[in-house]
Amino acid sequence: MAGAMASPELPSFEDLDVDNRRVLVRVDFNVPLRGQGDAREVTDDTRIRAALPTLRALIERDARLIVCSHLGRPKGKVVDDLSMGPVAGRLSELLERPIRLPDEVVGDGVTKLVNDTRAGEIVLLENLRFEPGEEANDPEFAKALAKLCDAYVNDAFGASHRAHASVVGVPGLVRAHAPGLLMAAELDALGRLVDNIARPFVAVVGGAKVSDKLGVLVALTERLQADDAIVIGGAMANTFLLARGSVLGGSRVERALLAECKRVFAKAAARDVRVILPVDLRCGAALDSDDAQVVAVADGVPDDALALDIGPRSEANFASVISAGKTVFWNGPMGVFENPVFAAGTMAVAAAVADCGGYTLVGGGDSVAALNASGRADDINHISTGGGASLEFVEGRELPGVTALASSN
Ligand SMILES: Nc1ncnc2c1ncn2[C@@H]1O[C@H](COP(=O)(O)OP(=O)(O)OP(=O)(O)O)[C@@H](O)[C@H]1O
Ligand SMILES: O=C(O)[C@H](O)COP(=O)(O)O
Repeated sequence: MAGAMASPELPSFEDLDVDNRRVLVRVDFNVPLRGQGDAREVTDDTRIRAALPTLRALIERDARLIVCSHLGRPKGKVVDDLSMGPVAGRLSELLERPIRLPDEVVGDGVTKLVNDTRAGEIVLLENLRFEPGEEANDPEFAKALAKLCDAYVNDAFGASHRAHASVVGVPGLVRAHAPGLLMAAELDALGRLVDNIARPFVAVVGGAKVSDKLGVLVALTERLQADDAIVIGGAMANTFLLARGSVLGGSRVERALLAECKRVFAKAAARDVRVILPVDLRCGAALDSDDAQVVAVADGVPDDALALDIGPRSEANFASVISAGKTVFWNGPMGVFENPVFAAGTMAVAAAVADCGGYTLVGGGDSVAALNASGRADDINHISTGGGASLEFVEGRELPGVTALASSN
């Protein structure tokens, strides 16, 4: 896309000296889970599989591996249901090796465990976001992580838009650092898309992280041209519909963002960019409702109901816009697809993206899980492990995690 940032020159993974050294690998294992307590399981392991080439290469090169990731948003506190236990289990199955999981992120026990780790052995740290210093990019927490290693590899493309301690703090402190193979592959694939964009460009956005992604959407709109389109579903659409004066009942909306939604409408109108919103919604009494009622947006959502998916007329409208796209980027499910009653809109969009003849890119933990569930993943040109990260990349923003690898080299 015109004006997009080029990726900076990065050090090489192959040149990094890892032989018998403690290598801290930041990955994005923020994967969808189901169940509670000991019954928790990973429902989509795409992000874990995507990091395997880097981990296997390091094992072959006799590195002593310390793997770390965030999982969900525990906000600096220990939340048992967000422990890395199920992730360690799945990683161990995939690598066919034992994984050691200490019960904390940093501390004396972790230091001892890491120092006792031999070449080819793997420690997975507890959820980085159990520590308040991670999201605050606290220098002391970054130092504690840096002390655990001799070299640092960032393979967490999906978290590279977060200026957090494990993403930007550690590479500033550990001289021997490099992007992992997944990070390099993502930057290459997305860079090529952004440099040679075929139009019309259709951005399909949904999901629940409205406040995170709305600013990016405003900026993205400024880069679009006449006949490009932004298609909006999921909880994201609720706030846009409210900004247009629709009645949303008990649906998830973010009133503080109404002005921002209006900016998207104004910028899009000024550039002849189409903003496509749902015209009908599937509603229920709760996220786990076992039946859905289709409501026309013009009639409004009843007070005791929540919009949990786009409706059938919206599916058809969205599919028709997507099918005309020469480049289609999709991030964020159209509804609460984890409940089969509210999965139809997301599945319809997955099929439309897969069937469109243009270049297709799908990103995001839940979006890729939904795409996998639809059985159409093989029909997509590039599946990115990054949701917010790929959206920011496509919008042309510099990703702090990538800049940190380049500048502190
Ligand atoms: N109408 C809705 N109301 C409530 N939740 C919704 C609605 N539509 C979608 N969701 C929820 O949004 C979540 C996914 O949104 P999210 O923005 O995290 O997407 P993602 O693909 O994982 O991207 P990222 O990788 O950036 O997190 C799903 O858990 C889904 O249930
Ligand atoms: O799922 C994602 O997009 C990444 O893991 C980042 O997660 P976050 O939005 O909670 O920072």
